[in-house]
Amino acid sequence: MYSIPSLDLPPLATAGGRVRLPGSKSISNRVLLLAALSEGPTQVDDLLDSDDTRVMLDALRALGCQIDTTGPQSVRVQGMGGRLAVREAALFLGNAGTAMRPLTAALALMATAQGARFELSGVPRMHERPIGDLVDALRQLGCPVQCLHNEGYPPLRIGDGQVHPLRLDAPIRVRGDVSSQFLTALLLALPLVAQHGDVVIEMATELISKPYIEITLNLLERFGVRVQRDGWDRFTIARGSRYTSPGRIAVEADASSASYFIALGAIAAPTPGTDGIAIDGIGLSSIQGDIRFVEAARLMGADIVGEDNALRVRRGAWPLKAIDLDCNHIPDAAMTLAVMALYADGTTTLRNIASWRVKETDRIAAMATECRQLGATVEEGADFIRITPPRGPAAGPPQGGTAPSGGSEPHEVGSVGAHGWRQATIHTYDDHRVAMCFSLAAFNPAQLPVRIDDPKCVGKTFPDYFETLFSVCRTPAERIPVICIDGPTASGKGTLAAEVASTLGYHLLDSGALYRLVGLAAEREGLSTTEADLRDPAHAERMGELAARLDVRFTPGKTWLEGEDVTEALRAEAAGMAASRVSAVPQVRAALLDLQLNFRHLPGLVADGRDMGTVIFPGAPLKVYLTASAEQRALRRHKQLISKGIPAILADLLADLQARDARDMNRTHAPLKPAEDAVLLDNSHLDIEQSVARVLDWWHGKQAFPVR
Ligand SMILES: Nc1ncnc2c1ncn2[C@@H]1O[C@H](COP(=O)(O)OP(=O)(O)O)[C@@H](O)[C@H]1O
Ligand SMILES: Nc1ccn([C@H]2C[C@H](O)[C@@H](COP(=O)(O)OP(=O)(O)O)O2)c(=O)n1
Repeated sequence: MYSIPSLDLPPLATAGGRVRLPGSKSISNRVLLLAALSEGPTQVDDLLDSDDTRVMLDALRALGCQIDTTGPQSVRVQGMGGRLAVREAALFLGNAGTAMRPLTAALALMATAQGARFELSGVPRMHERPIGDLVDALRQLGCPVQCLHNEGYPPLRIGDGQVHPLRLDAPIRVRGDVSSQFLTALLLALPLVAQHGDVVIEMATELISKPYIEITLNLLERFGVRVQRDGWDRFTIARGSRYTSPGRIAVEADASSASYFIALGAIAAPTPGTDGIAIDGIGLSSIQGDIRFVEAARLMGADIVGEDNALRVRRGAWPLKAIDLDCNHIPDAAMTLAVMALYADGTTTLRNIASWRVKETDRIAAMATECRQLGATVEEGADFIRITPPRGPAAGPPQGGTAPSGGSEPHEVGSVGAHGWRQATIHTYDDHRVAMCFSLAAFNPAQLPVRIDDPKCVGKTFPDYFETLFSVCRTPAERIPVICIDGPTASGKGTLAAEVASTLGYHLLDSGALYRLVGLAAEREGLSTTEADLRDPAHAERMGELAARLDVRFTPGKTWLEGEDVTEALRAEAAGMAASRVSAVPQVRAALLDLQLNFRHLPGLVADGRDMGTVIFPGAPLKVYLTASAEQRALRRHKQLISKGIPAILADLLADLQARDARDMNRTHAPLKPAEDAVLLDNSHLDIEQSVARVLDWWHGKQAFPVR
C-alpha cells in the first residue's frame, strides 16, 4: 500500500495480464457477522484484508468473539450463537458503513433482549452518514437507541443495560430509499429473535440497490436462514429460524473492485503478447450485484468473456460509446463508468444515483469536480451526473513508442495537453473508489501524468490496488520518471535516495550494491580484485563473466547472493574498496547495465551511484550531484561504523575515502562526475531532513501538477 501524501502516475500506454482481486467487502463483513452470530465455528477463506474488515474484526473481538487468524486471508470464527459475552462496550467503526449498520441492528436486538449497553462511533464522516431510518425501525421494536450528537446520525448509544420486551408482532416498517443497508441490517439481525413467531419486515418506501439485498438473502441461506420475499415490499423470517455455521465459506472476489480492471481492459490497448486483462476469483455467476457492471461496460464497448469464476476483458469499440444509463442496480461500480465516460465518443449520463451523495463522500460532487479537473465538461443534479469528455471525442490512449515532449520531461505548470485534457491533482476525499477510478485517467491521450492525493485511502477495500494496477500496465521506459543521485562515498546518497523514494512511492536502485556484490562474489570464488590483476585483460574478462551471472535477489531491506543474506557483508568498508576497484573494469560495467535498466518500473525510480545521470539514465528529468567535504564525509562514515559496532579509525577512513574518490573520478569508464544538467547539492551543512526537502522541492518544481 502507498502510505504517502500523493502518488504520481506516469502516463500509461498498454495493459495485459492476469489479476487476482481481494475478497468482496460486502460479503466479507456480512460473513464475519453471521459467523459470529451462528452456532459453531466457521472457517472463512479469501477474506478481504482492509480497513473496513479490520474494523469489523476488532469490533467482534471486543464483543468477546474468538477469532483466530488461520492464513493470510483466512480466519476461524468461534460463533457465539446469538448470546452476548460482553454487556458493555464502546466500538469505534471508522468509516465502515458495512460494520456500523448491521452491528447497530444486531447489538440493539441483543442488548434489548439480554440487557446490555453499547456505544458505536466512527470518523467524523461516519457521523454525517444517515442512520435515522434504521434507528426508527429499531425503536418501533422497543429497542432503546439514542443518537448522541445529532438525531438520525451516529454516534449511537444502544440499549440501557436493562432487559426490555421486543415488539415483534406487527410488521417492522423501514424506509428503503436512502440506503439498502438498513434493510440488510434488519435482515441480518432479526433471525436472532425469531424464536417465538414469524418476523415480518415491510418496506415503507421503495427499495434502492436491490442487488445488495440479494447478497444478504443469499448469505443468510448459507447460514441456515431462508427468508420469504414477497416482491421487494415484504420479507418474512420464519418462526424458529436460527443461524448455523456452514463450516467453511469462501468469499468471492469483490465485483466493485473488478470494475476498475474491466474498465482497464476496455480503455487500454493490449500490451503486445497479452490477450487483454484476465480477472480471477469472480465470474458471471457471482452473487454480487456489481457483477452487472459487465453489462454496462459492454454497452460502452468493452469486449468481455465471462466464465463462472473468471472474466477476460479486451478493448472492443474504440473510442468507447457514450451511454445514458439508470445505475440504481450498480451504485458503487457505476463510478467507474464516469471515468470510462472520459474516453467516450460523446456525452454520458448516469442516472438514479442519489445514494452517491451519502457514501464515503458526496460522490456526485466529487466525481464532477475531479472530472472537471481533467478537462471534462460535467453537469450534476440531485441524482445524476452527465459527463462530456475533454474537448469532444478522445482519439485513443497512448499506443507505445516514444513519448511526446520527452515523456518524462516535465510539463508546463497547469499544462493542457492534446484533446483538451489537463494535468490534474486528484483529490480523493478519503474515498477509496474515487482514488481507484481516477487512476484510469493515466491512459489519457494527451499522455499527461495524474497525481492521486492520499492514495492509501484505497486501503478501505483494496490495499494493494496500485501495485496490482502497475503489475498489468506498461508504458515506454522513458515515460517512467527517474531521479538520479550521484556523488562520492559517504556524501549521503544512499540515505537521501531511500528517503526520496519512500516519500514518492518510487523504486530504489542502489547501484553501488551491485558493484559491491561483484567484489564479494569474486572474493568467494577466489578471484583476485587487486588493481594489478584487474589490468590483465583475461582476468578482466573473467570478472565481467562473473558479473553477468550474478545470482542476486533484493527483498525489502535485504540483499541475497546465491541465496545467502549478504546485507551486512556488503556494507563493510573492504567491500566498498573492492567495489571501487572492480567497477573500473569495463566488462563489469557492461555486464551490469541491463540489470540496472531493469529497475525502471512504474511508478518511478530513484537511483543512486556514480554514473546514474551520466551513463545509465541520461534522459532522467532530475539529476542531483551530492557532495560534502572529505572531512565531513569521513566523520559521517566513522560515526556510522561505530554506531554499528564496527571499529574504525578516522584518519584511515579519510585516507581510504580520498583514494576511492580519486579512483572513481579518474577511471576511464563512466568516471564519477556531475552530469551536465545535474543540480549540485553540497550537504556539508545540511542535515538529512534538509537535504531530502531540497531534492523534493526540486522534484515538485519540475512537475506541472496544480496545487489545490
Ligand atoms: N545530510 C547529512 N547530514 C549528516 N549526515 C548524513 C547526511 N546524509 C547522510 N548522513 C549520514 O552519513 C552516513 C553515510 O551516508 P550514506 O547514505 O551511507 O552515504 P553514501 O550512500 O553516499 O555512501 C550515514 O550514517 C548517514 O546517516
Ligand atoms: N553507479 C556506480 C555505483 C558505485 N560504483 C562503484 C564505485 C564505488 O566506490 C563503489 C561502491 O559504491 P557505493 O555507492 O556502494 O559506495 P558508498 O556507499 O558511496 O560508499 O562502487 C560505480 O562505479 N558506479
